[in-house]
Amino acid sequence: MIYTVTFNPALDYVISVDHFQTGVVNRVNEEHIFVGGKGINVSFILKELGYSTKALGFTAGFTGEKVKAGVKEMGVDGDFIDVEEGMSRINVKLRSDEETEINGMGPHITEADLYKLFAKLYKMGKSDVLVLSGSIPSCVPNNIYETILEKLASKNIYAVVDATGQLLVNVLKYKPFLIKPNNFEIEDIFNVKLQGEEDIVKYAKKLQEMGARNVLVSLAGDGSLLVDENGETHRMGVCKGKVKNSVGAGDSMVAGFIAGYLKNGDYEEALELGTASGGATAFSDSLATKDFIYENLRNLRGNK
Ligand SMILES: Nc1ncnc2c1ncn2[C@@H]1O[C@H](COP(=O)(O)OP(=O)(O)O)[C@@H](O)[C@H]1O
Ligand SMILES: O=P(O)(O)OC[C@H]1O[C@](O)(COP(=O)(O)O)[C@@H](O)[C@@H]1O
Repeated sequence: MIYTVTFNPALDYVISVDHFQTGVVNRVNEEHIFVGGKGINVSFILKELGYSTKALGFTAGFTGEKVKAGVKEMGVDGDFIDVEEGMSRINVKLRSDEETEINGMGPHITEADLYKLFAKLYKMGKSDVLVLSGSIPSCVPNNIYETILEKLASKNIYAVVDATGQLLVNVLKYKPFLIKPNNFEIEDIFNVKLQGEEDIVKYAKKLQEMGARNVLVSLAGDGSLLVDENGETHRMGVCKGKVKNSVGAGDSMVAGFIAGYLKNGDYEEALELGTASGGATAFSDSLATKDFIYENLRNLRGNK
């Protein structure tokens, strides 16, 4: 079974404004609301690729009700813990001359709420996949992903972690199967400015030395780079297409990578399906559909 955990689900309010300016009234010319949050996005793409998942996490307030209803509509099996204080986030994704994101805070999660999550995770067994994805509300200790992996250490699961800063660094000692930082997140962790591909490989290998089995570095429109657990480096370009909305491209890449790997354990295949899934989402108004992912996969292979 594949479990995804989204500590802080969101309604993504994606708006377009011509030449956005601060300090004045701006009018929106296109708007959409999507149910989001990294783990939920991963669950949706895995479902499109034929893998059922359980989407765990925390919800609160009227936005939380909308998140749960939306997850159901997406055809994803959600099992969210309702918390009492606060509300699930609304994340604003502003499309204009530049892309700007304002991600909300999220509800107050208590220790008792966390124990409800642990109880669900204890059901995991050997070779199950656990995806810990996204930020956590500020009230949750930033070693929470580490705590979860520590509790599950004896279970021999595949852990996938897509998080930033200390939340990510803290889990490395539990040897997660996969981490997917982007180039900016690596710069942030090591407090460096990456100067090209050699540098990306260097810091991906450092993350491996710190414990990660496979390090997938996503580079948005420049593709991605994987340093796998066998010591091989794979460089992948991108699918060709017109970008519509890149929100969720990273989550789609994580999901595609997992699905590709689960097929027969081949890292090149995993990276191809990850790339096709990330690209297909970037070229869609919302998360990609199965048919479009496979169309992008065929094009990617055809262009090699
Ligand atoms: N503009 C784009 N054109 C084609 N593919 C893209 C584009 N943006 C993202 N992707 C695909 O999605 C993957 C993940 O995107 P990225 O933006 O790096 O993730 P994140 O949102 O996690 O930073 C990229 O490695 C690439 O394969
Ligand atoms: O949990 P975080 O890091 O605040 O990110 C949440 C946001 O990330 C997303 O999951 C999109 O992530 P990516 O663009 O990195 O794939 C949005 O749906 C959501 O608003």
